[in-house]
Order: sequence, then structure tokens, then C-alpha cells
Amino acid sequence: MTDVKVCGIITVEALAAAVNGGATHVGFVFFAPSPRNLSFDGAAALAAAAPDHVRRVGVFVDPDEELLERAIQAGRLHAVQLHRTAPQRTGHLRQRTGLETWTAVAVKGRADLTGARDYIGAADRILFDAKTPASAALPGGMGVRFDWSLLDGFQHLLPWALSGGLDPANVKEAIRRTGAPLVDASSGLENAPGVKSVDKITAFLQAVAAS
Ligand SMILES: O=C(O)c1ccccc1NCC(=O)[C@H](O)[C@H](O)COP(=O)(O)O
Repeated sequence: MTDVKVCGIITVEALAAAVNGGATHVGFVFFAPSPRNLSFDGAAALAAAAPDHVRRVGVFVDPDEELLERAIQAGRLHAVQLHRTAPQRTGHLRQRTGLETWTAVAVKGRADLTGARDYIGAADRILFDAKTPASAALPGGMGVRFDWSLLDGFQHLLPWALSGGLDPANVKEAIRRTGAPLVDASSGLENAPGVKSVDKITAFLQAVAAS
């Protein structure tokens, strides 16, 4: 069975759809420019509504330690996911927080994959996500997909996840093609940026369960 992270949840309705549909992880974004950005109060409210068996992952872009600490407490986070980071910084934050730590590796070409090896000993999981354009405001959550064939024959030395442009229509093929142990989606489960669709979340989780 493939694990699923529904990322960018900001309402209890979306949270309930993810939990009831069998998501193993939910993602709370703490990045002000994102349409999915959560306040600390918002994160606390969602955490109070979430059963503990569904892992709460905080999503951060090169965060300072105060933001990280406050978000971890508010969202009672089980894990942190770091974008635009580096191995040493990741290892430092992992040690400081004591939490499971994911790092996003932005992929456009095969050379991008090799950077994942630098996180051995620093991160607990690699999230292979599509590289968003340099001009984009966000490093994730943009519905950009990378060429899954780049993962062909890649030797994964850490637990990993597949992300970037996944939606209810393509996730089965993504799992078949890559063998991903965990899939992560955000904008493909929305009707507009930041507006999650209960129907799309449900359909996504059903498609994963059927794969
Ligand atoms: O989702 C955001 O707004 C976001 C903002 C800043 C950094 C990361 C962000 N999302 C990270 C995720 O884990 C997304 O689920 C992942 O990038 C895939 O997004 P999508 O292509 O929209 O499914």
C-alpha cells in the first residue's frame, strides 16, 4: 500500500476528507507567499481536529528557527519538510528539532537526482518534487511535473516520496511507473490555488488505494 500525503491543508473539511480517505500524512504550509500558508492559530485548530495516526508534516522554505519552533508547537508536528535547504542545514535542524526531517529535492534533469545522496545522515526522507521556474514565487505546490523516467534505475539510499503535478487522473500511473512508496499532492487536489476539493482528495485517495 502506498502512503499518501495531502499537502497544503487549510480547512477542517479538507482535513476530514484526507483523514477519512486514508491519507497517512497531511501537510501544513508555513510560508507567507503561499496561498496555503497557515497561521499558528490555524495550525493549532487543524492539529486539534486531526487523529494522531495521520502524521502532520510542516512544510517550510529555508525557515528561521523561531518560525520552525512556533510552527512545531502550534501544529504539534510529527515531521518537517524543508525546501531550498542544504545538507548541513537540514542535519542541524533535524538535530535541533528531534523530528523526522524530509528534504525536497527539486528535479528537472538527471543531475538533480544525485544531490539526494548528500542528504544521507542529514534527512530521513527525500521528496522528489518538480523544479518550479526560477521566476516562480513558490518552490512547490505549483502543479509542475517532472519526467518520471528520470527515476528509472535510480538507487534510492533513503526513504523517498514522489511529488509534483500529481492528481487523481495520473497518480496510478505515477505509482506504477516509479514504484513510489509515498505520493504527495497539493494543487492537483484543488479547485483554485489554496482551495482544496473534497471530491478531488477523495478521488486521489481512491486511485492510490486501487493501485
Ligand atoms: O504548496 C505550497 O504552497 C508550497 C509552498 C512552499 C513550499 C512548498 C509548498 N508545497 C510543498 C508540497 O509538498 C507540495 O505538495 C508539492 O510541491 C507538490 O505540489 P503540487 O505540484 O501542487 O502537487
